[in-house]
Amino acid sequence: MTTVCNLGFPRIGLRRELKKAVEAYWRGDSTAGQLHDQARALRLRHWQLQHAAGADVVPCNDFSLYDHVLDTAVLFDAIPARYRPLFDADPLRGYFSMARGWQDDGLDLPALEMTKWFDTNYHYLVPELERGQSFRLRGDKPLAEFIEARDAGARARPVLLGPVSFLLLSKCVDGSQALDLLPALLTAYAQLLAQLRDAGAQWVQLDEPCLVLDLGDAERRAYEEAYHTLADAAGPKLLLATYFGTLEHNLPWAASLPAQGLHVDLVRAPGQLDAVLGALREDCVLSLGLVDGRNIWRADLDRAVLLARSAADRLGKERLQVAPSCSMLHVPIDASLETGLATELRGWLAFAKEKLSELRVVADALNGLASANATLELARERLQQRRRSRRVHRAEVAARVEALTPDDARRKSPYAQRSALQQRRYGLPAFPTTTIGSFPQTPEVRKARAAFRAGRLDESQYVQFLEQQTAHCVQVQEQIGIDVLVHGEFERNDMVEYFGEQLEGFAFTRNGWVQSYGSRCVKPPIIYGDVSRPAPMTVRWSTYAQSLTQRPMKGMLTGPVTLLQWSFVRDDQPRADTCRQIAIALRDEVADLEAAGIGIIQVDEPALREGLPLLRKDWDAYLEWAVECFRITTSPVDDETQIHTHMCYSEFNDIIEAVAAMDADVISIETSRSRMELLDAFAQFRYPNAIGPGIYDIHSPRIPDRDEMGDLLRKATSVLAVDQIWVNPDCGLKTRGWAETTAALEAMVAAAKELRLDQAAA
Ligand SMILES: Nc1nc2c(c(=O)[nH]1)N[C@@H](CNc1ccc(C(=O)N[C@@H](CCC(=O)N[C@@H](CCC(=O)N[C@@H](CCC(=O)O)C(=O)O)C(=O)O)C(=O)O)cc1)CN2
Ligand code: MET
Ligand SMILES: [Zn+2]
Repeated sequence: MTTVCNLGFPRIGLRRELKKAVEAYWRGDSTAGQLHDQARALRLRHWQLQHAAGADVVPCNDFSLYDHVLDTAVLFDAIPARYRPLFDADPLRGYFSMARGWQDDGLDLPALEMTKWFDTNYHYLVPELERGQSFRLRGDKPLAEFIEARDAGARARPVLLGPVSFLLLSKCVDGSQALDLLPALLTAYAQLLAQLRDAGAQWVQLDEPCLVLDLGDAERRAYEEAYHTLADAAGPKLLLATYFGTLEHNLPWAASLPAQGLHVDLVRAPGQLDAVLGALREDCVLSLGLVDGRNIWRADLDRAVLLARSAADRLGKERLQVAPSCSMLHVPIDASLETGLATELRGWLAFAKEKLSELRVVADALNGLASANATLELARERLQQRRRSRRVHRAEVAARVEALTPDDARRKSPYAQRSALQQRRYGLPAFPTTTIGSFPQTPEVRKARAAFRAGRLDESQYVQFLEQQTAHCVQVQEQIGIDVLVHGEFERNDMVEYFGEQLEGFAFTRNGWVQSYGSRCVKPPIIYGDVSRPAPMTVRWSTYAQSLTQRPMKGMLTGPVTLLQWSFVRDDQPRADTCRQIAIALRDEVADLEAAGIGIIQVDEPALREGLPLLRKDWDAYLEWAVECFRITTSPVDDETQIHTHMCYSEFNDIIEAVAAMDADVISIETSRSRMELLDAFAQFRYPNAIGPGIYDIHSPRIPDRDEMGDLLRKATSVLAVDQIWVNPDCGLKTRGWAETTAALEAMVAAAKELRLDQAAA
């Protein structure tokens, strides 16, 4: 019998129950005991839901109060010394302080660095390791959650981040090599596996997504050492889970690692199946990732059954499991509740619950159950309907893409000429200050929007409320003395969803929440068809804000690559084609902003780096169209119009040429948590245009002071030319409160002024 085994379930909850529980605890409105009770209730509900939807085996320990990589670090006691006193006083406080920083009781601890989980919009905390690091088991989270599931009658398989991926995703603060720590770490893993076995776990899923990356000899040796050691540990059977790409380039060795099971992603990389079957160890179980754990479209079930049958022919049904391509952390829970969507469109969607039902059908078909046929037939019809739908294809959009010329992706003059004209127009001081766009999205703002949506506030009341917020924001910025202002983005629920709501070809959901980091969630819009812009989207708010001040008001758009990357994208045409359509829609918006007198326009591309393919050989092709799309959006303007862009969490070293090719007049980047490390790339490459290295970490409630930010700026002057440098936070301020925001921005402006004085004196 082939079984349906899930790899991971969204933990935030259908209505973001976990977010609300965690935030209530942070605010002091609930106790640790209450938080743990709420978390337990959510886990139970999710196990029941998964079994009811058709899963034979459900994952456990896929749950986390903040992040599963942080959980792994804490589990193996990889806790940097600075947090230890907090852990000793209260483990939960210690845990959250690693995630969010801690400022109290005379302590002032920055949080761990946060970065993108592979090419997803999920962020994990980067464990900090050091030479000679010791590991030991701390707490019993995986064991406790397994016992909890077992006692609740769930058939659960514990999930752990595998030891090699854990080390490769960590950073060594002293320049030592993380993989040197493998033997010590394996001892702790082996101990944990023994405990799980004693508790009755038959299988453990070890996630090793790094196995799909370009790997060198050292990594390969680490994998071999790790899995030989763990195989000898006499623990439960090991399912080695790979996902987000193909194993082909790491074959045959990757498929012959001594585990009793291997999971492969056949959505991203269906072509690997033959090679994997050829390299698989005898008796090794194969888990087939057949439905997309990263996107929301119903699967082509005929194709899935065909793939599964071809594997069954070689291995036999007993040696097969069917699964999503990866953990379903990246998709929402229940599409059937999205009654606000057109019925036809809703019929095309599968969220986590529906994906498990799809897998049930595939397994049933494979196991010869006749009942599967009717469901397969229904799936076939829906797919055909989607392929032919008039909702999807629009000739006028295709015609505009066709008509693009190379000139459409080029500014009129080179940067040097433009920047002189822009400087003449605006006369900004050295170290000009600005912010990244959003200001605090307070509960008041969110409540007003919720009231508007529910009809309790009419449009004119809502608009009036937003105008007040915007006016207040402009006034605060003037008082603080910021040079280039923003309107604050109060009208936006999210930088992607807001545009998705206004563009044709996009749909948006009511409860399609996906965890982004910690308690923060997003509702990615769904791009189902050809994209166009029926009307201006931001001009009203930018011109209103500009009318309130003499200082320049920066227009604010989300860029084409980011809209693409942070949406659920249609899977029936290349991503590049969809991206060009979005770029054209935004280009019209840029032209309208300029025509309305907005002379500085920021086009955010925080997701440009994250969209980079995982294998180097695919980078150039991606970067070419991604950069081209940014340029299509930003190139209709005159030389005097200053184009800004913004990126956060990006490793720039390897893509700096592409970043330069975007040719934005000013780029702001996230640098504060990494203490300006990122600037090295810009310095080495002699990046020509202006740069605002973030000097205020906005992901933490901690308030940096003037000297700290001044130091970071001085560090920047040691690698960049003074007239290149802008002064700004790491990212938008939407997650912060007003008090911290004003205090930090005042200190930021003070730091800039101090540097101006230093400069004048030098
Ligand atoms: N799409 C996307 N990806 C991204 C980012 C981003 O900004 N957007 N930034 C980075 C990650 N950073 C992030 C930072 C903040 C949030 C964030 O604050 N998310 C909000 C939701 C934003 C939103 O959609 N808000 C809606 C709904 C707000 C809400 O909760 N409303 C209440 C009602 C109001 C109330 O009573 O408080 C409800 O529905 O229950 C709105 O403002 O309208 C949250 O977790 O809460 C997300 C990601 C990288 N990836
Ligand atoms: C994740 S990048 C955010 C950019 C956006 N303009 C903001 O300030 O929120
Ligand atoms: Zn940002």
